[in-house]
Amino acid sequence: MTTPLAKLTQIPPTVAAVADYEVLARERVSPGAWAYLDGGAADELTARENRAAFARLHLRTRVLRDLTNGNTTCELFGTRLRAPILLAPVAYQKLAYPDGELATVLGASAMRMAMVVSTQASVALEDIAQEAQTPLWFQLYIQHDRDFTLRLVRRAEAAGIRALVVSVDAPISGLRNREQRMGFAFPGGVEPVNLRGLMPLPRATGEALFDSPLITRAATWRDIENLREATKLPLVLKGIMTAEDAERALVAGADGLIVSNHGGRVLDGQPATIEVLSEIAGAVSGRVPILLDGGIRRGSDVFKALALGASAVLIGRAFVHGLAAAGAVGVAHVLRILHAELEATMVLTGCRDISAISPASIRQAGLRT
Ligand SMILES: Cc1cc2nc3c(=O)[nH]c(=O)nc-3n(C[C@H](O)[C@H](O)[C@H](O)COP(=O)(O)O)c2cc1C
Ligand SMILES: CCCCCCC(=O)C(=O)O
Repeated sequence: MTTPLAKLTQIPPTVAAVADYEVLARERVSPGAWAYLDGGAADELTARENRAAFARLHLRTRVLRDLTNGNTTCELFGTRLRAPILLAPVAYQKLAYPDGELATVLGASAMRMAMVVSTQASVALEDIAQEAQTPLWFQLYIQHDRDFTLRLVRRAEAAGIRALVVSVDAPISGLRNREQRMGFAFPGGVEPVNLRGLMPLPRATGEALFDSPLITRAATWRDIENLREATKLPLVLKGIMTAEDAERALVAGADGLIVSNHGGRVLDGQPATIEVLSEIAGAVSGRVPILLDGGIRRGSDVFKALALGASAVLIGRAFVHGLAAAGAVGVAHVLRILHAELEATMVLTGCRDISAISPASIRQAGLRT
């Protein structure tokens, strides 16, 4: 059946699920751009595992409950969200679609879903904020020039950003063999415009990575503590994968954590995010909200993450595929599909609202529940 949105916007009637956008997106971008947008580090084991781990989890249904007045809303850092689904920070979106982040923010606004703008966006933060009719967060990569970094934070505050997401898992780029094999280079016109004016890092003088300015000037916990002092924005650390780092993040003053392995794009060999979520949720014990990303392609994946302790999830490649295939409409449609699937999963498991989703909604392996 064709959905009303599809009728309005010429979405191919064959698009029924987020995975269908992956097929369309691949046809619409160059092979090099596809390697960047879709690829992972090294053998891409972690990127695949993020998805496979969701498939191994099974849902427990509860029937005949009264579900009237149910809803998917949630609250994060004082903002009520229509659903616990945000667009993850994704750099260089003009690679996927000519309008890049401007198309994405239109799609997110149409669905009233929050978007996290990357430090390495290909459109200026202020221009994205100008178009936004939905909550925006800003993802910060701490730069080797800490004064420049602080100016980015001030720009985010001035633009009305609601939370600062500091990505802590990528002091260096991942070794992305797919891109290397394609000889991928960014085309003209696709650049990190928010970093204009940043002096390049001094060149490494020796061979050893450990002695290079990339490492000697890399962020440490001290930077997180300094940021905590420098801004009143909620501070969310992205890239936490262990209970130890979750504890450390709370000591440094984090208001939230994102369990993320960067979609398997940085270090191949990390576990799936959904596999480590329970451990981290156990350590955090409700002190701050935990979000999760990595491998989410279905509303039932969103549900599984909420069941195991996440307050919300972020989607990366899923919306990039919609963007590449159909611009703002594709982004909106991906969000619509995921939202509808989440609602259906909630109804069929007997969960009237987000707070009703719990570990009991998931079948624990080996147990007869
Ligand atoms: C093309 C691309 C660019 C990305 N750029 C950033 C970025 O600039 N900053 C960041 O913190 N994460 C970045 N990420 C990682 C995402 O925020 C997110 O962690 C990941 O995509 C989640 O996995 P998924 O793609 O399976 O949903 C990027 C991911 C992709 C696919
Ligand atoms: C030093 C890391 C830069 C990565 C920038 C973009 C990004 O996060 C990605 O996954 O690609």
